[in-house]
Amino acid sequence: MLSLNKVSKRFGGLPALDKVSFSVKKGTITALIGPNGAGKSTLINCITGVIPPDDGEILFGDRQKKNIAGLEPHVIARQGIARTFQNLRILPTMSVLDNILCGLTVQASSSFTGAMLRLPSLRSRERLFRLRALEMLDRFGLSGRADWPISVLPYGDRKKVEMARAFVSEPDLVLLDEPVAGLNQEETGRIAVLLKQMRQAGFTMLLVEHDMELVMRISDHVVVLDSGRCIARSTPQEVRTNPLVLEAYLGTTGRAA
Ligand SMILES: Nc1ncnc2c1ncn2[C@@H]1O[C@H](COP(=O)(O)OP(=O)(O)OP(=O)(O)O)[C@@H](O)[C@H]1O
Repeated sequence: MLSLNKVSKRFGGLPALDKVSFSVKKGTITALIGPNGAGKSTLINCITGVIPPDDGEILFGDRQKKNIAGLEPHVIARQGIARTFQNLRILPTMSVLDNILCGLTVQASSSFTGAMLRLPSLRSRERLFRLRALEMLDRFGLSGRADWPISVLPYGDRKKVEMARAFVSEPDLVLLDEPVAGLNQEETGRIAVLLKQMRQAGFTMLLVEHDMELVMRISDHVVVLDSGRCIARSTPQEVRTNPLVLEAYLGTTGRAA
């Protein structure tokens, strides 16, 4: 679904990403981990078009892959990549349902919404958009709160609204930026179950996360960045015992143990 080929980015001459290559397979959860400053946010920003990479290819697509490196964020979003943000970007004065409906209009040319937009009448389009948004709220356990303004929701529910908004247009790839940051163990457990359900439903996800328990619990593959370099791409089990990864996180392998 997504293949990065030697993606590089420098800031003021210093490499933030140094020839990063890895792939994300359709229908899987890939976690992108690494210590602070490793380059995770820079990489997500390159994939979503917030900043252009200096070099390398970002190939995206199901059957036919296209190099999206350097395209504008709205163009990349329309190719079928949705994202959530570390600092929530939902609209606090609007209702839960209206926030989800935003996800359908922003991603207007993903395959699902593209089909919807071809419907002949505006009313049938609106009805189906609403139905789709309510279905997604139901999946996220928020259907009873559809009309609530965001401002009265607890933080955990706000995170879920942002996730539901990313998934509602059925994008080909969802990038989740620290989905459980700030949540307690119980809320984190609920998000883990939800994300596994979304994978079961066929979604492909790339997850940036510091919570190792969540990463180990739900990921199919783990990609590890350290100082802008990709030092491991493997299963959660293998990454856990990889000496290079232990060294990146703990200092030096033997001495840190
Ligand atoms: N806009 C920028 N200008 C200059 N340097 C930057 C910029 N953005 C990131 N960097 C530098 O690039 C490197 C990678 O930063 P990045 O934020 O991508 O790491 P990260 O893995 O997301 O870290 P964290 O886990 O703390 O969010 C760091 O050295 C950072 O200081």
